[in-house]
Amino acid sequence: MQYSQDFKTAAIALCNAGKFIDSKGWVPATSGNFSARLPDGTIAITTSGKHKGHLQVEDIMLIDHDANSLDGKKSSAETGLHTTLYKRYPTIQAILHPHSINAILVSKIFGDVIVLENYELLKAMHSITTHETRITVPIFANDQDIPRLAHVVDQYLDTVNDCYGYIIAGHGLYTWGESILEALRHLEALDYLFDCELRLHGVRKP
Ligand SMILES: CSCCC(=O)C(=O)COP(=O)(O)O
Ligand SMILES: [Zn+2]
Repeated sequence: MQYSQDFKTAAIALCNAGKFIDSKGWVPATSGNFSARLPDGTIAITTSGKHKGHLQVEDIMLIDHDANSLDGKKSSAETGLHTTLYKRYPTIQAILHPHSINAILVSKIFGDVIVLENYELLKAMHSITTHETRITVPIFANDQDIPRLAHVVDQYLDTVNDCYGYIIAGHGLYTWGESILEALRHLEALDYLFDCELRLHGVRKP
């Protein structure tokens, strides 16, 4: 398979994102998956079962927008969650899925959503310009049936305007952005804000 320069650039950026995310402890064992949409609409995505902190360019593969492998490699078990988001949001170019402890804890103590409001760091989210903002991060039940889970997420997203990420209960966070860097910014900000809420609710020492 002859990969394009766009693919190679995205693959290196995803490997570097993995190193950073792993340095935060957000992708233990072989958890998590990452992707980036290329200018031609194909998607660079992590192959299944690799440690996402130790990714090599060979661990990134190419799929089409319907999740078909274009290079014979086996994509993430959760590829359908990525392709569903790319179809919904034409402007997003990257999706990150870590298994961060704070996302897991949030799903254990909050109900169907966690609401984040009046935090300066909300301005790290795309197009938010003031702390006087309220964002809702939905929490979905985990499901081993990824097409069914993707459908549940998609139905929810039909009902809201702005969404920056969602939590799968006991599993992890999905967040996205208009670039890998923006998705990383969203991930770091959401994790920080989850941490604030967990401390407020006595889960962590302030
Ligand atoms: C060992 S974690 C279980 C699978 C998972 O939730 C995940 O994020 C990693 O799966 P992948 O197929 O993308 O490696
Ligand atoms: Zn996962």
